[in-house]
Amino acid sequence: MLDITNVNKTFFPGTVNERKALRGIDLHLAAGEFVTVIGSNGAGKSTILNITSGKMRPDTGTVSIDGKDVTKMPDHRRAQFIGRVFQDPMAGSAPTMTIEQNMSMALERGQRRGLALGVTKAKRERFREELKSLELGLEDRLKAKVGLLSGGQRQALSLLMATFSGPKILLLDEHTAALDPQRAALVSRLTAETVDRFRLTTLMVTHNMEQALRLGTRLIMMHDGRIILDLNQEQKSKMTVHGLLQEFEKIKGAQLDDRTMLQ
Ligand SMILES: Nc1ncnc2c1ncn2[C@@H]1O[C@H](COP(=O)(O)OP(=O)(O)OP(=O)(O)O)[C@@H](O)[C@H]1O
Repeated sequence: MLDITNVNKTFFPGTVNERKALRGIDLHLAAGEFVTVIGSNGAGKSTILNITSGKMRPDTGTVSIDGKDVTKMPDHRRAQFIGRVFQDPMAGSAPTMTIEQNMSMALERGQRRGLALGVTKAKRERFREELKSLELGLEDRLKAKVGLLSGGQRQALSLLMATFSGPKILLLDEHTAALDPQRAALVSRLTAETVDRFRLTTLMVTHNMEQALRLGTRLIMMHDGRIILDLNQEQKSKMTVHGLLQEFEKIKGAQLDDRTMLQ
């Protein structure tokens, strides 16, 4: 369903600042697969999401969605198949606009018909129903400015709005990291429900290993631009946080040994 094939990405090539962000990444997700992505800082996790969404182009390799090569398709056109939620609760919604205006805009996303701020009665009913599923009481606050909501409420709203264009793929970039534990748990629960409800093929980056083990159907670990561990559902269900740390040390250690041998 989502096929990332032999993708390489280097920033500032040939300069002292050269950074190899992705090194020959092959990642294939079946429809409905929910992959959690963990790894060290600078491992390339966000770059994979950026290349999938079309925000960045790979230097080599391809991205295909449902068998269609989208490598050169710009992000605004890919937005019709891809929903994305960022770490910053402020990033996914416009604070000075109301909840219903934000939702209306999200509904038009990917359709290139310009901003549609007009909210019809039918739309408002739909928004109310959708908001009820969040169980945050937002269905009674359609005309409240989004800037007045808490971070958790905004992330829940962003998650809901990310599904409005009927995407096939959901990209989550540490979307619970800026929330307190209680709100992070709420948004985690809503994430699992949303992925199930819309059968979304999902990539979720997180620094929380416990969350990465609990959510999703598969787990990948990245380091230095490579996927160094890929666990299926069964392997993931038997894995622990301690086990993940041990795997990381083992693989990292092996890489360092390789390098030592080359010197
Ligand atoms: N737009 C950019 N310009 C230059 N370098 C970049 C850019 N985006 C990422 N990089 C570099 O590419 C490498 C991978 O970055 P990326 O953000 O994908 O890592 P990450 O695994 O998401 O890290 P973190 O967990 O710290 O967010 C890093 O060395 C980073 O500095």
